[in-house]
Amino acid sequence: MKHLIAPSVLSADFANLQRDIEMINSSEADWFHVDVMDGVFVPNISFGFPVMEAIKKYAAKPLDVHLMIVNPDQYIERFAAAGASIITVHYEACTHLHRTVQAIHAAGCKTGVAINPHTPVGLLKDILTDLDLVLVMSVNPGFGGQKFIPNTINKVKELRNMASQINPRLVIEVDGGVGLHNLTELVQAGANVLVAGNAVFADESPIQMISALKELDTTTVNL
Ligand SMILES: O=C(CO)[C@H](O)[C@H](O)COP(=O)(O)O
Repeated sequence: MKHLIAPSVLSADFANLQRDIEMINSSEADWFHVDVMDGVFVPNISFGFPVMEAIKKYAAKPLDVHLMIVNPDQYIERFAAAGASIITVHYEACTHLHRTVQAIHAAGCKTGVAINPHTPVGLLKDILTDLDLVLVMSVNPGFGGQKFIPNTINKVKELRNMASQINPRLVIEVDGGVGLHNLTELVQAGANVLVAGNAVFADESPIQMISALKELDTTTVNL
């Protein structure tokens, strides 16, 4: 499977949100990555339902919703109704993760679990068959434009290995500090979806940057 690119709306120009959404619609990007932050689970507040509904109104591609919030169970049905295709909750924010994942599934969305940089991949072993996607955070969640944590590569390899035994169709997404400099290594390690915020929106030509990220040759050459 060719890797997918999910530009992070967090880095868009909120005063020109419709323009930026239409830019992504017209690009080679695959999904919209929608970061919801509550100021409790992470030290930042992004946006909630009204903005999410506004994104949905113009977005012509799936909404990949990343909930960086405590008590996500309370809001799953509302995020599904607001147009989420994929709902990802944090391992660290869920006391009864299996129940939360079942609720996402029951709401008609693909199920995702995110792990922070300090959380070992092995903790997901017993939930892996219930998941469509694991999001490996490659920065500490809360802000765009941070530096990629290199140990993420080892975590993606370990997760891909574990998934090959338990859930070979698992989608692995990497989020934080992703760009042209590390995308190939991440895909070769086993990642399928790459979130890119700053790399896309801080570029002078976001559409061309998305094409460049999409078209990178990630095949391994065996000499
Ligand atoms: O989840 C996030 C922050 O918590 C963002 O999606 C992530 O940081 C992407 O932004 P960038 O590519 O600029 O690092």
